[in-house]
Amino acid sequence: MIGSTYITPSDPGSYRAGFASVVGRPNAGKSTLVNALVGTKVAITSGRPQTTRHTIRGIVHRDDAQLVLVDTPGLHRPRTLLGTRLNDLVMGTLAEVDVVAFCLPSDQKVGPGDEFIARTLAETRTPVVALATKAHLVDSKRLVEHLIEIEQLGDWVDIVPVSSLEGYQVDVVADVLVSHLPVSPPLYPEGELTDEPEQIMIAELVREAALEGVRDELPHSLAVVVEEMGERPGRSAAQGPLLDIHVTVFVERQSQKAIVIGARGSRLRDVGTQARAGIEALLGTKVFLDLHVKVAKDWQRDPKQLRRLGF
Ligand SMILES: Nc1nc2c(ncn2[C@@H]2O[C@H](COP(=O)(O)OP(=O)(O)OP(=O)(O)O)[C@@H](O)[C@H]2O)c(=O)[nH]1
Repeated sequence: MIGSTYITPSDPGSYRAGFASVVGRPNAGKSTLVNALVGTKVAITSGRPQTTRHTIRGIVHRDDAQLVLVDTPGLHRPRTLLGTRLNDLVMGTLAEVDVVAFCLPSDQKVGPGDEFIARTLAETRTPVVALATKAHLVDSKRLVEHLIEIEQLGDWVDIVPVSSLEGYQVDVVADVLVSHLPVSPPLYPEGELTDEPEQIMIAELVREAALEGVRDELPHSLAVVVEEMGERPGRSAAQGPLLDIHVTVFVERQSQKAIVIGARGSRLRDVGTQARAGIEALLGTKVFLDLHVKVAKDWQRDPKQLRRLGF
């Protein structure tokens, strides 16, 4: 965990703390928003749908509030078994949070996917703030149209246009979300960015590196498991500690294994180098990363494999 000091609220009577869940169809800009709010990279983002498979929390620390963000996988109509599990995860999350942020990308018309989510949200009592995300990608005429479409889609406590990448109105989104949190002392120590187990963060870093440049070939069929992790014994003080991490990258087909490994292992080496740099930055220690690629046929449809992969 990063940091360990609880802040003393300047005015304990008005300090707010609680949970917000970020939902929206795949590619709606959820992870990018979470990263912008937290100010550091905690969830993986990509131009391909459904890369966020785990519920990742980022924590926004302010003088007057603490906002714990739950980044959810793309909520969508279940197609595979994995989809069903993801939707259960989303519904469980929605019932537990204080406020929901519903992302609707401005560069796309409100469609059946958004309507499906809006119907789901209507079943919860949790207040929902609708966000017109990626506002900078469209002109003001289209943005107004989009805001009207959003207004007509459901019953929102607020509607806010935002551009997470361009830094437009990110603070307004934080203010609005905080206004729906209960008065409460801080829930987490200051400086703690995420309460995800380190292993999940490590798996995400490897997954992100493995997808780099080949997302089109491997959009959905990659899962990463940290098999074992431990400090290497017998290191001298001058050498400093070294963390051994053994990771398996699961793909669905032999052809995908070849893509991940590359010619004579060249791609896998690059994946290892990139992921290791991220992990060392995350943990602040030297890392030896041992990567293996295995084929787990059709893991997305197999309940036993899904459990093993942590779903
Ligand atoms: N220009 C611009 N692009 C954005 C903005 N927000 C998101 N994007 C881009 O939109 C794409 C999808 O964003 P993500 O944050 O990965 O979307 P997501 O909703 O988390 O996607 P899933 O994990 O697939 O559900 C990425 O290529 C982002 O860079 C924004 O505010 N401005």
